[in-house]
Amino acid sequence: MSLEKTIYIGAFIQCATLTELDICENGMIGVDETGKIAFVLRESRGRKFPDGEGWEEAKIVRILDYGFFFPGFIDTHIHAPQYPNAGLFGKTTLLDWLNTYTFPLECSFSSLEVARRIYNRVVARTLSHGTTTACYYATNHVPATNLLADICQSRGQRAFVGRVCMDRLSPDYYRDESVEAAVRDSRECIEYVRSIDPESDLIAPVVTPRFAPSCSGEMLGALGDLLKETGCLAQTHISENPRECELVRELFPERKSYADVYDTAGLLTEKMVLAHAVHLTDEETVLIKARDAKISHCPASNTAITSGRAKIRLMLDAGLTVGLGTDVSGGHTPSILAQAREALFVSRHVAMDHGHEAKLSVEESLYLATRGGAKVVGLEDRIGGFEVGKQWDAQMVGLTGVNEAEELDQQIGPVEIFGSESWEERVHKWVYTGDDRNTIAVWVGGRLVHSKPDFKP
Ligand SMILES: O=c1[nH]c(=O)c2nc[nH]c2[nH]1
Ligand SMILES: [Zn+2]
Repeated sequence: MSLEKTIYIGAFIQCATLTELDICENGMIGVDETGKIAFVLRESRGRKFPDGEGWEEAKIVRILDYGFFFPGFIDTHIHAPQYPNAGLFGKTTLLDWLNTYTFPLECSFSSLEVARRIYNRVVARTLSHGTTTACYYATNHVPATNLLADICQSRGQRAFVGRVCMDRLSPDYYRDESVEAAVRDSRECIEYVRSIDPESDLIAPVVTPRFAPSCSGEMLGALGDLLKETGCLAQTHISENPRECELVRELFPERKSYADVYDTAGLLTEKMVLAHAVHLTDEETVLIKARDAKISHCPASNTAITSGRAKIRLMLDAGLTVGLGTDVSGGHTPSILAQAREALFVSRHVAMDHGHEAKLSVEESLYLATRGGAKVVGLEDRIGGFEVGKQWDAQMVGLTGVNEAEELDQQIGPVEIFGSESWEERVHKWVYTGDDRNTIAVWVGGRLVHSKPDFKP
């Protein structure tokens, strides 16, 4: 698809490193017809556009007042079919939560009509929160999984779409018939996704064993082979909940650890996204680092279903690659901004027990939400920041017009919560107090994929 050459003018902010923001107050970014960043000027006032390449006629999109452009968020772990259950978990923990809420809902995706309605909703909703890339678990239904890929493509969200595999410890009504059937169906989804996007420009498949308790050793081994054969990304869960870890020890007594179960199956590779990793041992951390497998930190989910507090500082110090995941609907919100906030709070709870160095900074949590996530899904050369040659996957963040209390307006005029801060302070306030009302517009690969009704591009 050819796009209109566009120049984005105003403040842009991105993560320079894990601990530092790069704040450019008056910049200019040119995005070409293919949706790639063609030039970045760090001072736009009084500067001309690059000559001779038609930039004089390019469309201009300006940031107004206190807003800024920020890289799109990357949700490294989200269950698309569980979206209607967001907020439903009561006092359950993982294993009873799965049986009570999750399996019955996922099973209903045998209906394409259910899938169409919910998958359209989840893609639109995550885009509206600034998620430009999502790594989705679907269900074990081939038509519905393929439909999710179609919907991501037509709505313009960058996505990995995985058909879920499980051949045990799931209800009879929602389980793969056999390892052969699971591999056949997974292959069908991989081929379908590759047929609609042969270069994986936007959509790619992801091999998806649900987690070790619901996969036999044969299933894990067969999916390890499929991973090797196809070169896809892979995703699963690891060490989320103490009872689950115990179950893995019971089910795989011959294995040294939970991570070793995946390693033996050929699944613990640089392509693997491991969600949660709350209860890893030191030996597992070393093994995961040696294999260069990646971690999706899902703080809201870990709190909601009482899984535990992941030690992100230790993981970062050990050199693991970490991104953020909403884990809807273990997590209650489709917002990665909310996960950045939750990650900060969880790290403070860890700090209360283990010392203040455990605390993450706002800069670190935003790094996990963008560049960290890009590395987790293997797209760090294409997304996560505003370098020349990267895709324009971006959000326009607005900081005015979000009133603290609408009902006060009539009496004392708008009550703005942003106004006189430094740029760093604005970013901090956005992370701690912001939500989708601040997400004015969202682009993926240069295409406008979401905007507020009054946004005039
Ligand atoms: O948070 C989670 N959500 C799930 O759907 C799931 N399945 C296995 N383990 C899981 N953890
Ligand atoms: Zn999950």
